[in-house]
Amino acid sequence: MTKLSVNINKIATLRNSRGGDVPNLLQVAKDVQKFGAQGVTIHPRPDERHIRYQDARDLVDVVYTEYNIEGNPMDNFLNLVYECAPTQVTLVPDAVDALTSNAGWDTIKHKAFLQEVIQECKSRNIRTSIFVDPVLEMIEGAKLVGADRIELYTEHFAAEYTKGNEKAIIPYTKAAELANELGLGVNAGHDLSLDNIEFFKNNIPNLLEVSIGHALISESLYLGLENVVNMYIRKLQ
Ligand SMILES: CC(=O)[C@@H](O)[C@H](O)COP(=O)(O)O
Ligand SMILES: NCC(=O)COP(=O)(O)O
Repeated sequence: MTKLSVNINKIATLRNSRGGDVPNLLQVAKDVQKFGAQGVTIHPRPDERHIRYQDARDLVDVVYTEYNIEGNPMDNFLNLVYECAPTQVTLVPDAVDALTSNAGWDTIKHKAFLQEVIQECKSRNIRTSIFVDPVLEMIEGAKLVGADRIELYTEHFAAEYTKGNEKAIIPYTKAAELANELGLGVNAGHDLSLDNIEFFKNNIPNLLEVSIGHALISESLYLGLENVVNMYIRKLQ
């Protein structure tokens, strides 16, 4: 079984568009877990355009499944992670002004930095995952820096699958096989959807967790949040 972690960034985007508290982020976090999601993911960005740092703190008492905080390990972000002590931190190398995450780590170039951050997170019992493209050298690098898991950056797969190119899965399968051999857990995320999730899951050995936000919230506009969470869970069995 692969765990579904619902990324609630888009709920915060909607809330912030009117400056009030509708929809209520904490209520949505409670509800997705009640509907069956096995985790909640947030990705606070430096400009707090969706998730605010205070949201991350408020969620600590609300998330009773796996709490996953994603972001670029700059000082402010790391201090927030240490304060919240989530189940997992996913390190993502996105630029301050990035529209969304757009690349995985170069785990070789940033080896020393990643090693230091991961060691500190581990000493606080926070599981570490590194966002990577499906490139074998980067997976080996993730092992060398001491990460517990990798998160495969799935945007390219999703875009190609939409065009009918099923072969785009091959590097992801190979990356997951190598991660399994090295003893690294495998997560995945970015642009996963009801259309592509089953094919992705079926081709990735030992896929432990997917974090899904943009498509899941969009699909919920038509199908309802409870229904959509359950549709994903069925496809991830
Ligand atoms: C790390 C990742 O894959 C991203 O999908 C991210 O968590 C989404 O962030 P935004 O909601 O800011 O696009
Ligand atoms: N780590 C990926 C994530 O949390 C959600 O990405 P997306 O589904 O919003 O593209």
